[in-house]
Amino acid sequence: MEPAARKRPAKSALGETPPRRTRVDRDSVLVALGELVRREVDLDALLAQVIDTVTRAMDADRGTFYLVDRARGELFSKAAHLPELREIRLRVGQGIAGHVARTGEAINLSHTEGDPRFYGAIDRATNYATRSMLCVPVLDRAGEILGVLQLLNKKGAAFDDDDEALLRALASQVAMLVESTSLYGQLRAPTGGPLRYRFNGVVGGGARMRRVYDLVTRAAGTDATVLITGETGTGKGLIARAIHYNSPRAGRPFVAVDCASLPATLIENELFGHERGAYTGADQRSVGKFEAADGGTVFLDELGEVPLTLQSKLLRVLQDREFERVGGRKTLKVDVRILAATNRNLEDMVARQRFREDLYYRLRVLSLAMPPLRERGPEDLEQLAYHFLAGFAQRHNKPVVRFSPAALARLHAHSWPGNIRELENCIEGAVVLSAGDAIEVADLPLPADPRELPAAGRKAGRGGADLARLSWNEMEKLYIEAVLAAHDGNRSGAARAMGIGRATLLRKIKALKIRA
Ligand SMILES: Nc1ncnc2c1ncn2[C@@H]1O[C@H](COP(=O)(O)OP(=O)(O)OP(=O)(O)O)[C@@H](O)[C@H]1O
Repeated sequence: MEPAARKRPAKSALGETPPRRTRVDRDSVLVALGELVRREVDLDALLAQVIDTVTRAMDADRGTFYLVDRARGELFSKAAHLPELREIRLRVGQGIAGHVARTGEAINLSHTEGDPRFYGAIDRATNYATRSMLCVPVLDRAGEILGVLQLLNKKGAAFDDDDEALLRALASQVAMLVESTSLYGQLRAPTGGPLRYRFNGVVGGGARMRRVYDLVTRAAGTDATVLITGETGTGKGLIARAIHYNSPRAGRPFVAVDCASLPATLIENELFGHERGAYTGADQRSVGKFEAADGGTVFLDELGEVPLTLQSKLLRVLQDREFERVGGRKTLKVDVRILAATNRNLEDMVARQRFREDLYYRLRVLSLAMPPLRERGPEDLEQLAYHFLAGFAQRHNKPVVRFSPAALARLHAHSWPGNIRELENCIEGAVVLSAGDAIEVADLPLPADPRELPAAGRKAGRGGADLARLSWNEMEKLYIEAVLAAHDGNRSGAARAMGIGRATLLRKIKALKIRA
């Protein structure tokens, strides 16, 4: 059954076993998935990419991810590589995938022909010939069957044990992905309900962010222009994508234009396109972003940077969805939704006549203010820090899984002027430097700021690494002071964040003579 070519590689002349192909694939596929999860905010798009990556990496011809809909006792295809049917539905127990969904056991068939569990109707409906099949369950943390990953027709051979092990590893990645989204809750809800992703990829459940999610949900249902404000790195771009992917335009393009990165003339070109011969060197007609986004959403990032001359043209697009290409006479009309973001105070710019008042009012039909990281509370900070830690540890292949208490305290004490982007970069730097399973203070590439850790500033001089010169008691005192400060002096909250009881914290406060 197994062709000779699929035998394990022989030992090399040096007596070492050369690395097996699947081992290499396995790591690279896992890393690729980690990357995707970090980038994508739309669960459907993400799952489609994941299935594509997995199917190709495993040399299969087709791949499908089924979810189990408990309320109905059915499986339905959620994402597929080269799908022939928009959706496949099976009863739990029906066909190989249905069987896996019922038993939770993987099935690897070199020939589906003649297997009584095989359900031929789908092949007949799609005019496809399934030969080999590998099907593994996707289990959640509690060990419940969430779905099934299925690969068909391995190129040139049958699936082997290594393939099965890899697919199982991938299944647990997919499970984590689904579990981190609201889709999971809906799947588990007894009534089923519409399965729609909401805020996948946006981390943080604190009160400030809940208000943002609420606004995003309301904005997504409309075609209204939204102005997203907030300091740099607060997630304005991410939220713009969340609005688009939750809106009826989700299946159409999302086109982002960074107005700060281009000079005025080029932004105009970028947005509206140009006719052939519009200027020297314009030897081809080019289509602008507004045209490219027809039916979808245009996201104007850093809109505060757009010069006044261009602002009047944007106003026209906002009012009438009309414009001309650079060097063109023909008026074009597009159907786009417009989202804009800025870290400038536009009201102030209006007062100083740097920004058109009429454009400002058109833009802020709905406005959404992203909170700075330092105002999002300690839980959000930790959630984000751990989110980035997990992603970067996987990307850089590091065994690091946690922060030392002192490192966590240092994160809490920092004021994060660059917000989430600064945190993301900081954690990546720390992961790269880390040596064991924990990020230490010395790994954190944060500037020493005497105001942030007053005692450390005085005692340890400059740099996190110098903290190593402190005694254990001094270190513990610094840590407790920082966590208390991050919780505005709330002892119960601080104790919870430190993972100790309130009574223990009170005892330490007394023993270490902490002013609290
Ligand atoms: N809530 C969040 N959860 C996870 N990642 C986040 C979150 N918010 C922001 N990020 C990440 O932080 C980085 C900065 O986010 P983004 O680019 O959306 O910020 P921005 O406010 O648009 O920044 P700028 O104003 O500088 O363009 C991105 O890598 C983004 O993925």
